[in-house]
Amino acid sequence: MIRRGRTEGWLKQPIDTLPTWATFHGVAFNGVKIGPLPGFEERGSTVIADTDLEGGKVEPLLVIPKELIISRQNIEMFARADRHLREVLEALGDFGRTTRGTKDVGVLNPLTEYIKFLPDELLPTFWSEEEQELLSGTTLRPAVRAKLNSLLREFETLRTATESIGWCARYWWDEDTGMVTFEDWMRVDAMYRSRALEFPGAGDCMMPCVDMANHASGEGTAAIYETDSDGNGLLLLREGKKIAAGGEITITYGDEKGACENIFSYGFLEDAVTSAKVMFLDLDIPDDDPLRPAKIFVSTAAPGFRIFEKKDHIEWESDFIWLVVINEEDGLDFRVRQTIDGKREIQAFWKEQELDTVKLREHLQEDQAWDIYRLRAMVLLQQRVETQIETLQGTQSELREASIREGPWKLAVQLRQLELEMLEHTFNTLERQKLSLLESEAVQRYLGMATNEVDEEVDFS
Ligand SMILES: C[S@@+](CC[C@H](N)C(=O)[O-])C[C@H]1O[C@@H](n2cnc3c(N)ncnc32)[C@H](O)[C@@H]1O
Repeated sequence: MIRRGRTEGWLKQPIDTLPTWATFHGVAFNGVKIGPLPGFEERGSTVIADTDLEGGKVEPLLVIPKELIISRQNIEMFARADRHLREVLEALGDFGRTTRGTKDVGVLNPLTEYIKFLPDELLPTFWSEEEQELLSGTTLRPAVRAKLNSLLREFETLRTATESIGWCARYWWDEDTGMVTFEDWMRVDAMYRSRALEFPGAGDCMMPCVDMANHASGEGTAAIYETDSDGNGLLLLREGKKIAAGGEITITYGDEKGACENIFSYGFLEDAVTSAKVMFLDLDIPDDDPLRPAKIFVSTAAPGFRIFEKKDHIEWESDFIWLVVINEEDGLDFRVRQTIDGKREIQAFWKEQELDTVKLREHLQEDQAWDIYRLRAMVLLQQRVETQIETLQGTQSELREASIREGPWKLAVQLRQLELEMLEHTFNTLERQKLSLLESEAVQRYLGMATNEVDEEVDFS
């Protein structure tokens, strides 16, 4: 439907007509305009200073009436006056009670007009199979796959929940008269993902006009966004920040976000980016671990680990890995028990005490073998990092095929390089930490005991 609307023109408006929409709906512009920045047109529209501005000496640059903000609260309010929206929300149950779940429900209000100004972002969910292949070995590849799967599931939820509502069946799902397709769901997801901002007190929101601001990190960020005491949205120039007429008013989409997340959610990397910053790598429990099925059953943590930069060094964190590195000899046990309603459940025990796996790290930290568990974790992480390096190196394409667009190609090349550098850095960091742990008394004692008893090299994995 969206593609058709764009092609036929009924779901498209040129950005230079945005001021008319904005004035009509009470948006205040103070010293700024919206449009493409000369020389940077490929970044779409942005907020531009119309006159010389200095933070602290100017009014809020944009004031957005609270009724125009797409927040969970406002959607519930719209639904009170809109039977169709209410029917859909009720049919969707919990899913309809999120900002995300209700974003594409069409009701005639100012926002159905605003959507016409939004560009179609080339996020990786829209890259071709061949373009997505370029991401092999990067952390973005599984993220995009998982996203496409969850979008499919969401779309099915939306369809099954609403196909018995007469007007939905007719206008959305009917083979002849229905217009909604999975591609539409992908497109609204991309709009939401690339434009939603988190507002203190209001949660994730889409805020018309403020969402036209492009991103710049660090000192480059020109403005901040917030809500006033009445709930209206504000774009404010940072205190002391000077922007000359014609200059860009940027905000930050989150300086802490890594390269993978930036491409995933916004489809670009800042020119000055020099590091992948944050990476999440999956981790499996080895097949030869006899407790593997029980561990998978009880674990509530994401199966992997995060590596991230902190100042000039690399750190890692994982709630999952601790369950992977301990076994029965250490004191881990599982028992099956029956619940009140007759169901069977597996309960984990650590040294005879019931174990809440979320707290496992705390228990291990108090254990005299803590250094040994840490060493095992590091060995495992290092192996996983090494495999990732090999996959990245083994899947590098040298030449851009004609069918691959320049944007995805450039981003994939950049991401591969940044992630490779970060992985190599991580590998070396883990090597140093491993060597220093080997010196620890607990490890020395364990190694001594192990070599005496079994007279063979200890396998920490
Ligand atoms: C919240 S929207 C900003 C407004 C958008 N440019 C438009 O035309 O509607 C976010 C999108 O703007 C673009 N963008 C924002 N900051 C950028 C930057 N520093 N470099 C390149 N593209 C940027 C990306 O396409 C991103 O997905």
